Amino acid sequence: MSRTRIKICGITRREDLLAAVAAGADAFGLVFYPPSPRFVTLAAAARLSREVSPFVSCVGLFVNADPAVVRETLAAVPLDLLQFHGDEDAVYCEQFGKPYIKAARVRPGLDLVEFARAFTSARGILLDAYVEGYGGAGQTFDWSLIPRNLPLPVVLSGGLTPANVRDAVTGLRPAAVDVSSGVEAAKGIKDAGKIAAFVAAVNEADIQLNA
Ligand SMILES: O=C(O)c1ccccc1N[C@@H]1O[C@H](COP(=O)(O)O)[C@@H](O)[C@H]1O
Repeated sequence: MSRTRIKICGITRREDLLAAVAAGADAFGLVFYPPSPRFVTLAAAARLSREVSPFVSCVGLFVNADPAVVRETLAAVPLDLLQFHGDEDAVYCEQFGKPYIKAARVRPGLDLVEFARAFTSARGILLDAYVEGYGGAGQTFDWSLIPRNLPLPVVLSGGLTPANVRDAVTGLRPAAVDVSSGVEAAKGIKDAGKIAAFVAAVNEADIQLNA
């Protein structure tokens, strides 16, 4: 049975991390983008990263960060995967020698196949809505803009919620889904019930796809 992987992004509190892991999330995201309401300090991130079992991935999210900042973060926090959510190019993304995913901010006119071909070294292409502030806005985009022939595994994000993720998974069959706003009580504060409902909806979609 194939399974859609689940990342809960923008974790700032221990209890939210534990709720995500208890619900069955595969990964959690720490935001190292200072303007974000979900920004975490290195000390907080290091503390959170020590809370989880070895088979839950810790993802570090950066937006156009100075490479020195990414290196400093890697030295302090055991990140399994880097998520570049700004205007970084492949040379930038590859310099850290770590697995990474690259976000594309989807809007009409963006050639996603060409975009993905520029990041062949990435583990996947993360598709998010084009919004001011780069992401985490809880905004969906027109899923019909996603070509079927993308050369990289797709991580679907942007405005996913417990209510729409089942249709997203059954309709688009992404390798993974990533959510922040849709499982929050307030910005940076997760809701354990919404996390559980989100994970359950993805699992139901997987059961439907594998039936
Ligand atoms: O979470 C943030 O604050 C954030 C800031 C800057 C860039 C990306 C950010 N989060 C990512 O945005 C997408 C969509 O999130 P949402 O579910 O629509 O709120 C997701 O990949 C987050 O990892």
